[in-house]
Amino acid sequence: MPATPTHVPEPSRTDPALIRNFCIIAHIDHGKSTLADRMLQITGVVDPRQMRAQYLDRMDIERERGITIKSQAVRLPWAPRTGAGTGTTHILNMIDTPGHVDFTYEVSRSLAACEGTILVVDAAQGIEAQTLANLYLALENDLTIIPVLNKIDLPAAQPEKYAAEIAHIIGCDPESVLKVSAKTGLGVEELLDHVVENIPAPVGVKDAPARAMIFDSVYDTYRGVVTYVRVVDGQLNKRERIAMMSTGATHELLEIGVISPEPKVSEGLGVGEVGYIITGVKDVRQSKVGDTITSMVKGATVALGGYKDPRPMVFSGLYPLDGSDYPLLRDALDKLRLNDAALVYEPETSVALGFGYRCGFLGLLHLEIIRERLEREFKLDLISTAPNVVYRVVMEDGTEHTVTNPSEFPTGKIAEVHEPVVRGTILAPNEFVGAIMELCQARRGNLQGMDYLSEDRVELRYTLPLAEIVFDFFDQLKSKTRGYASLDYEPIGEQSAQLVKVDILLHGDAVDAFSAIVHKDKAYNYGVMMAGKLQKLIPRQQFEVPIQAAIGSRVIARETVRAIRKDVLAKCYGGDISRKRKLLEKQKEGKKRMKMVGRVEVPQEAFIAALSTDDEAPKDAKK
Ligand SMILES: Nc1nc2c(ncn2[C@@H]2O[C@H](COP(=O)(O)OP(=O)(O)OP(=O)(O)O)[C@@H](O)[C@H]2O)c(=O)[nH]1
Repeated sequence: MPATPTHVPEPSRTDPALIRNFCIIAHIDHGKSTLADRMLQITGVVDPRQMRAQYLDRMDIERERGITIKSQAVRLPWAPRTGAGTGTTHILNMIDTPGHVDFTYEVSRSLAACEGTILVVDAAQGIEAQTLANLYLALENDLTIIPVLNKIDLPAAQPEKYAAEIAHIIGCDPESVLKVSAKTGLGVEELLDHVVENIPAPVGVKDAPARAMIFDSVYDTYRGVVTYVRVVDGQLNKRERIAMMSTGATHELLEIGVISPEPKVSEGLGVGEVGYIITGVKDVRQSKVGDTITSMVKGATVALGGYKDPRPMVFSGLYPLDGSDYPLLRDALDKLRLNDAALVYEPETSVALGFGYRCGFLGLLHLEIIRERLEREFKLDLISTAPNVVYRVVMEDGTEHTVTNPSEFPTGKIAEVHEPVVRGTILAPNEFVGAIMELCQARRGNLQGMDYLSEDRVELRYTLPLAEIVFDFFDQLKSKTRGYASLDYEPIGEQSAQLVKVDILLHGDAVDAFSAIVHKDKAYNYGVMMAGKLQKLIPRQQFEVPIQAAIGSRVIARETVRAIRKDVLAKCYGGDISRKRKLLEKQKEGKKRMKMVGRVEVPQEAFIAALSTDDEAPKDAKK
């Protein structure tokens, strides 16, 4: 292992020619974080005794799930052992990026801060859907790409086969694909040499007014918002006043520095440097990812481009199981939002579920993570309604409605309903093509093209309605392909479709939590399924309860819960009054957890069971 370089220049005075900014992109689990760990160790910035796996993943949930959610940037000194820069300490700014589709937004920000990227591919699995998606993003950003096969220590590794696959896709020589093991460290030093040799140094104008791009913003309980920036031109200095170019808001720079891999305060940041700033703002929205920072005095006038606002794609209602937790839920969401510019929410009430919040997420994983954090970090028990996408409804009189919740679906004369569409890329072994096509067909997909990556692996491109994939598409895809298929999707716009709102009525009253916007051809199935589920779950009442599924006033399915008088005293013949009283008390307790829908009493468990997405028959919630 090389000795730690003796002299590491101060970030405000580093010669840009000695800086290399790069990121690591890969499909999920192909080993980015492990490779980052190895680089921290080999460059000597982490003491071997303090090394732990996934060093840069700081959130508990990241470490437990083994996934990266927030990007991280770390400064590594490296003196290459070969090539033109041999022996000179260079500064490598490495940005570890998340790999899941929901966080493509974070990846695109990180890419904009780099000149090059390491494209990591698992040598036992080959190229997967997100490898391609990330590669295309990197190509769009004109980045120099260093292809690397990882996990060559695995017995199942097939480096030759997959080197050919990579070479075919990016148009390089298979021999030039580096082969490493992030786990053992094999080949990682050569990779670092390669980074210095092949990734261009940043170019920027040293004497120009400062311009720095924000590529990440993180809320820290003790220090407020920590903003990660890449300086493009000029210099940011300690204690100067800076301005956010999108809003004009100004702040004092309280602290500036680099991460290596713990924060290190510096005098400032010069051209090409990557580091962090702290200004005392309390909310990541005041320090928006993609915004340009400049000096307040003699600042730049033209902002850096390439900024994409995160837009929620999936909405779902979150309700506390215990209604008295509602204020806790509000506080918890307020706290999470400080750190997550993509999370939106507003209060909502439901007949079935009480008070809750309608929340918008980037995708299903984002939803799951927020939900899990609310339950774990804030000890909340939650129920979430079926996720739905954003529809645009155009009425015959020309007015438009944006619908993020089936209950907002307008009732008048509707001319057209538009739904979001995505371009989906699916990679899988040949043998599953039939099964995948069948699934996509059933989800209203349109085949756009098909390519063979190698003789036994194929790439299928589909346009699909987002609503059809947010639910359980990925699970279905995995089960139909024995886990071999990978999926990536990106929004490409909207299409008009024959969508209707199906209401579920209990004794003539609609139950808001079960209304859904579905395609006309699937409305009947949805209606029958929900009415059937509820019929099993709703306890008998003293009168007959019809359960109907309806589109507007047209009933499309019906089930009936027969009448019964539930007399808890029926079995208590004569005698003991205290026993009777006990039974009546018990019945009263049970009623507290009942919700009234019109005249019908429904146990909350019934709603929860009916909202669960398992295909299996719902558990009987009758008491
Ligand atoms: N055998 C072997 N296993 C590896 C190697 N590199 C990574 N792994 C394992 O592969 C799994 C995934 O590695 P990560 O580094 O977490 O993958 P990642 O790409 O960062 O995943 P995300 O952060 O979720 O996108 C872990 O169990 C690692 O231990 C390697 O070179 N050899």
